[in-house]
Amino acid sequence: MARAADGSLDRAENAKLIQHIEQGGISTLLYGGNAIFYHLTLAEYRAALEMISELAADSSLVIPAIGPAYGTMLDQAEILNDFAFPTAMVLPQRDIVTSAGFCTGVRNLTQRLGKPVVLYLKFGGVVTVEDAAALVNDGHISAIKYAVVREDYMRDDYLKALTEKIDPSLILSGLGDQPAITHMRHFGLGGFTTGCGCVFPQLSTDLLKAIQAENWDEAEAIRERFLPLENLRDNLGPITILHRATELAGIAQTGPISPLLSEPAAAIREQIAAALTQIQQSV
Ligand SMILES: N[C@@H](CC=O)C(=O)O
Repeated sequence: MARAADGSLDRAENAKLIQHIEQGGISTLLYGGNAIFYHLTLAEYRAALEMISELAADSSLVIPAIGPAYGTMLDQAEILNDFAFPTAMVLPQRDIVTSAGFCTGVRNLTQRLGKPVVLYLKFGGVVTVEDAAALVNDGHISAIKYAVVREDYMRDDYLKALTEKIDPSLILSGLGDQPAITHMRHFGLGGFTTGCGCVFPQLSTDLLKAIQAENWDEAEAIRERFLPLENLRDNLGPITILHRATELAGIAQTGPISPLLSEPAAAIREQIAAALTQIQQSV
């Protein structure tokens, strides 16, 4: 999400970013970690919801995040209820939660919202398979964003167990373009979310189409094109590198990065620019 030099949300620059993503064929806009929703004040939360609901195309599905702290969730739920978003995504938290307690929180939240939420599973086992399945079966979950990092995405017992208890089409690969092929091809997941799609939306759309058409060689070739930027994000911080890459690609002035994150050094910005050039030349 773009901010002006004074740190305020920048409507004009966010409009550019949204239009760029939508013109690349992406019709679901998820405002979570990459948008740095974690660190919004309550006043900013309302302003951000107003802004994204007004700027997104009518045909786009916009999903704002909520949380991760329970108190924050409840305060934000009151604001969210003034808007017509069909769902919200519960941001992940690994510490200070138990599986059963987290599920109680989700149940309380969906009761207040009167709608199901997207469950963002980022850490293996924090929510047990049984608890996740119970939330789904009881109608609290609209989708699951599955984003547990693995050395080898083919070997994932937690995901396998989830897909045995929950319709896999309800689960989306939530780690960008890299594990999307494996998650969709071998675990039957229903789609994928992408950070790099903010910069190269057409490439992500092409990847989704190639996977859906089972054109595996083409999908693999597209996945590899993302690597220069994804490798930087993996090594140096996915959110901050993406925030600056979006600006360096000329899409929108994304502005200062929110504390508690920080600006990549000048030498890193040069690497980001080089990665963008490499991807642009490969397309
Ligand atoms: N975390 C992933 C997917 C985002 O939705 C990424 O940043 O690519």
